[in-house]
Amino acid sequence: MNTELRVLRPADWSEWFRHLSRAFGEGEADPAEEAGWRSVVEYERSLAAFDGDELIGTSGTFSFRMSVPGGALVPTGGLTMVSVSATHRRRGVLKSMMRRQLELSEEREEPLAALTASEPDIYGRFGYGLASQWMSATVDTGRVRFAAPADAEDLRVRWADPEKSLPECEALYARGLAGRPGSLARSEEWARVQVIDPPGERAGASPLRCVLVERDGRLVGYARFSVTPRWDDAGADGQVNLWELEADDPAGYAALWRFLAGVDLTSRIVAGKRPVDDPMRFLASDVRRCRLKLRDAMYLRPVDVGAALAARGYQAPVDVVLDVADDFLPRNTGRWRLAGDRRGAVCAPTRDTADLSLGVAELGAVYLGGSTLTELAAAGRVTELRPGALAAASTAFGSDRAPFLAHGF
Ligand SMILES: CC(=O)SCCNC(=O)CCNC(=O)[C@H](O)C(C)(C)COP(=O)(O)OP(=O)(O)OC[C@H]1O[C@@H](n2cnc3c(N)ncnc32)[C@H](O)[C@@H]1OP(=O)(O)O
Repeated sequence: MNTELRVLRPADWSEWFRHLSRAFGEGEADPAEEAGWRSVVEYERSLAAFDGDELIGTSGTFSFRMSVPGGALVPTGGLTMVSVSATHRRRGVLKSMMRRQLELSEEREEPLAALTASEPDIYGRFGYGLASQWMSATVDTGRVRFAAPADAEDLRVRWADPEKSLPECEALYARGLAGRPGSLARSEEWARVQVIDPPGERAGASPLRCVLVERDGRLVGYARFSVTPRWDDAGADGQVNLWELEADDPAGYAALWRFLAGVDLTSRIVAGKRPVDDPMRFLASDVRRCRLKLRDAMYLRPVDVGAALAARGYQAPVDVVLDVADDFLPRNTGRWRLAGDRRGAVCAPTRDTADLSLGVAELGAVYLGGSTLTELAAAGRVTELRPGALAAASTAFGSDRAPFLAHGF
C-alpha cells in the first residue's frame, strides 16, 4: 500500500470529519459540535492520509500552552482526532502520521507533545507516558453533607448564562493556570467549546446550567452542570452532572459543592473529570459514599528532552545525569545533565556518568509530578545507577498540586 500524507485543506474538512466520526463508531455529528471542532482545528497541523484518492486516515495537533511545575506556560502540541479506516488498520498508517506530527512539533520547537487516548495501549510505543489522571465521583447527596464554609457572609451564589458568563469565568480559569500543572491555556474558541451542549447528546439531561459564586461582587468560582430528572415509585431521584467547577477562594469552592448537593429533586452528583487532589474529599462528611475512582487522563511526551526539562521548576535543588532512551525520536537518546531548583533549570547533553536511566515515556510520566520516579523504579521502568540519586531526583520532580486537565481535546 502506498500511503500519502497531505495537509488538510478546508475544502476536505467535511469528508475528513465524517471519516473520524465513522472510526469512532458515531453517527452524524451535531452541527454545533462539528462547528466547535472546526473553530479550533489547525489546518496546517492536520493530516489526511490517502490511499490513491481515498481518504483513509486523519490526525491533527493543537498549538497549546501547558502549565508546568514552576508556573511557566510551555508550548505543547496536543494530538487529536486520530483515525484510520477499518479497511486499512494495522498497516502502519497511524505510525506514519505520528512520525509526521512529531516532526511538525519539532519544526515549531515545541518541547512537549500531549494527548488523551481512546485506548491507553496505543501510545506508549510512540514515547508517551501517563502524566495526569482524572478522579470521578458519584456523590450520594442524600447521605453526604458538605461542610459549611467559614468566612461565607459576603458570598453570593447566582445563576448565570453559560455562554454570557464565559469571559469572566475564563478570566478566573486563567488566573489559576500557573498553580495547576497540566492545565491548558484556553483561547476564546477553546472557551466556547467548553459550553457546546448539543441537544442530541444530552441523554435526557437539561441544557447546560451555570452558577457563579461572588464575594463582594467579585467572581471567586463557577460551576457548569446539567440536571437529569428522574422519578421512581419512591419519588424524585434526579442527578446533577458536573461538567466543570473552578474556584480561587476556599469558601466559594465549598459554597459551590453545597449548592450542587442541594439542587432540589436530585439525590446524587456525578462528576467525571476532577483533579485527583480535589479538596472536596475533605469537605464531604462521608468520602466513601462519594465513590471516588481514578482513570488515565493526559499522556505526555518530551519532544525535545533538553528544552522540556529546562522549562519547569523543581521542588528541591537537583543535579542529576539522566540516561534517556527514545526509539521513536532518537535525537533525544543519550545522557542529559539536569541542574535546577524551584526557580528554573538548565539541561544539556553530557558525557558524564549517568545517575538514572529511563525511557522517554517514563520522563513524560513524571514530568508534571503526577507520578514519581520512585514509583516507576518500583515497577522496573527506571533504574538507579548511583545510590541516592533516585530519591533525590524523585523529590525534585514532584509538584505541590496534582496535574490536572480540566477538559478533553
Ligand atoms: C489522540 C487520539 O485522537 S486517540 C484516538 C485514536 N483513534 C481511535 O481510537 C479510533 C479507532 N481506531 C483507529 O482509527 C485505528 O485503529 C488506530 C488509529 C487506533 C490505529 O491505526 P493503525 O493505522 O491501525 O495503527 P498502526 O498500524 O500504525 O499501528 C502502529 C502500532 O500500534 C499498534 N496499535 C494500533 N492500534 C492499537 C490499539 N487500538 N491497541 C493496541 N495497539 C495498537 C499496532 O499493533 C502497531 O504496533 P507495532 O508497531 O508494535 O507493530
